[in-house]
Amino acid sequence: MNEKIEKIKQHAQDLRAEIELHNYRYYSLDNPTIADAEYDKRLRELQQIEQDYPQLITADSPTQRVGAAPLKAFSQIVHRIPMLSLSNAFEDAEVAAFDRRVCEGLSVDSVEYAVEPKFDGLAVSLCYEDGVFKTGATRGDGYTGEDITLNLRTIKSIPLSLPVENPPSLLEVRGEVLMLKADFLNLNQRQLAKGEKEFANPRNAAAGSLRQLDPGITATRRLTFFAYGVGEYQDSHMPLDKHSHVMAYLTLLHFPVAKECNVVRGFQELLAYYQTIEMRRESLPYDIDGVVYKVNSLKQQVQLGFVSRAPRFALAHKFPAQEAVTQLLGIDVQVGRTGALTPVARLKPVFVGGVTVTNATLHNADEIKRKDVHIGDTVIVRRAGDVIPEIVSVVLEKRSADTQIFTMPEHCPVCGAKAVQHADEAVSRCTGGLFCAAQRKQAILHFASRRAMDIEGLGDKLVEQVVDQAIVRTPADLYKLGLSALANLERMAEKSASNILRAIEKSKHTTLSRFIYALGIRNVGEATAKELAAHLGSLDRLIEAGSERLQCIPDIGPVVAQSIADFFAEAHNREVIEQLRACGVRWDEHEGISTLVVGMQPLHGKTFVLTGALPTMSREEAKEKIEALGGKVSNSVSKKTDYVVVGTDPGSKYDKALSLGISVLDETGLLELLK
Ligand SMILES: NC(=O)c1ccc[n+]([C@@H]2O[C@H](COP(=O)([O-])OP(=O)(O)OC[C@H]3O[C@@H](n4cnc5c(N)ncnc54)[C@H](O)[C@@H]3O)[C@@H](O)[C@H]2O)c1
Ligand SMILES: [Zn+2]
Repeated sequence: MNEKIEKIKQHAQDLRAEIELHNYRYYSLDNPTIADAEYDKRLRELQQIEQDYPQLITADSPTQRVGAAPLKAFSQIVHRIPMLSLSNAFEDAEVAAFDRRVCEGLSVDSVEYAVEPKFDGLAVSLCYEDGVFKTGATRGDGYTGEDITLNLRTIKSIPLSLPVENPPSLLEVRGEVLMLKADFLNLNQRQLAKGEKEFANPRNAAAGSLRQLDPGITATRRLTFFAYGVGEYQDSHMPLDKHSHVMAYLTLLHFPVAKECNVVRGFQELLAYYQTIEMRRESLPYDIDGVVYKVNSLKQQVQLGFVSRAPRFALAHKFPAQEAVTQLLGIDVQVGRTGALTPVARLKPVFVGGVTVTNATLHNADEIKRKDVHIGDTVIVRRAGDVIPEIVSVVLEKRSADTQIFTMPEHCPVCGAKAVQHADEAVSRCTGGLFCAAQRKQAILHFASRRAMDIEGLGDKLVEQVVDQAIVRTPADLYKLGLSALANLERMAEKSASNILRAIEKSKHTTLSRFIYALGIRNVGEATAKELAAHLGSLDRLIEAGSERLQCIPDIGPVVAQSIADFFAEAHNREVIEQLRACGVRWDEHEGISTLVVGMQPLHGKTFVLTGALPTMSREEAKEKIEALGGKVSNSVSKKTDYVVVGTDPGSKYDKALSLGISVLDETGLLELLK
């Protein structure tokens, strides 16, 4: 043998050893350490070598058998008809070649196929004797499986007896045990709550739950079964012509069969089925990793027979791999519209799920810690459907000594403001809300919104344009806008531009609480802004207050107090506020209410109802004034109402007030009370 063959032989041996190790981890331990696609690549490489050099095939090669030997801990069950694997294809051309081989093998022009989803669970065999479920087993190495009868009995969708009068004397049903996506999410939530290990995917969860020595544990996990074929049988009712008829018969016996099963003819229809299922993949309640094509005629199946580890009459057409292994080159930090800092993995480009992936989300610092991700690590990347790719796990065995631990930056990478992580969330946030470029659009939209500065006409599209063209960088720039700059924008006529300028001008006169709310401080909503305005009375007192003083105000807890303090600690935020004041934004300030005398607020505990139009004040203004002094404004009159304020054209509330004998005020009376 020449040197080259020697080398190839050695390589094949190495591949075999590696594949066997992964088989053991995957099938016996339910704990794979490489992505399926990586595994498939190695197996295919070995198959290619053995095809090119048949003299190198060994009897014990993983290409010659399926799965892994059953675990000794279980009793064993011998499959009288072996449970084989399926040949697989990824490319359309491979499917065409399969169809061609089948037609040639049968000497026909076209073939009818039964087509089915390929469940991503684990294969089991269920034996019924005289209609009663007797034994159930895993596939094992295809010849001998593990006896998991008691575990299978806990699965509700597996009939324990067959619902027919003359049950077959022997029937071996084959199918897949899996965990529905929803049940998988539930299980992982429970595992997390108990502080136990989460499962990587529904397949691992199903395998780990089913192959338990204690069936009591299996019973607590929700598993589901789908039938896809029959092994041994002695049964006069069994249809003997087509696979699709066998499936219909199994449905009659109350075995779950996938609704997506169908019958098609020829190569083109196989591809069409593949595409339909691929499109519906995300919305199916269970995970699948492809579709299976089976020659429908049972007679033709027998004619075609088997190769070493798979039938010639069937093919698994797999979806592009959703997981791949690559290297984590670095971690960048991106800032979202709301200031959230998100670590993003920069990856060595890798082909996964049908596209080349170069980035994956890492969510937040806790997640990085939990997954123990270091920069430089070899990682498994997953991309399912249209979801953002994510890092599933680290291949720890491949970690080299020079990997680096990542730490979240203390400053926003976009604007340099301090980044803080509050106790109530996992993410860090930039505190430069008013000037951070990443948050500009969001900040300006919020500033202009109805309950904030109420600038009519300044919507999404417009903000998008003025920010993208750098006409507006901070809310203060809104007040510097000129007619020509606005009128030059897309879809903007001179008339609407001047309307907007008028709305901007009008917004200058506002209230303190609206202005505080408009700043977009994290955790400061409308109610909190009112509270702050009422108690502090001036913006400068708010800026200087500090976290401790703020916490003396009712309803202001440590988290809110801290985000307010963080916001004003940022000099750039204060600068923008100064510019706003310089542009003429103003409000009435007052002495505020000393928090120590809250109980002595003049209107504390008093409830008001407003009805009819007041001569000089809007209802909103009246409400703000009453609330500023500790009063409450309610919508309906009851015995608990203290005052009903009546304007012109009052409604039924006025009558009700009279009938309940509640004090009635007009605007002058109210102003008197507010003095
Ligand atoms: N990551 C790892 O370390 C590792 C190790 C071993 C195997 N694997 C993965 O396991 C798979 C290979 O396993 P395999 O040999 O069981 O082949 P397979 O899963 O590709 O195909 C055969 C199996 O398909 C299942 N199946 C689902 N729907 C079916 C249907 N409608 N009709 C018939 N069968 C259906 C059956 O359980 C059957 O045993 C590959 O995806 C491989 O990547 C991964
Ligand atoms: Zn920032």
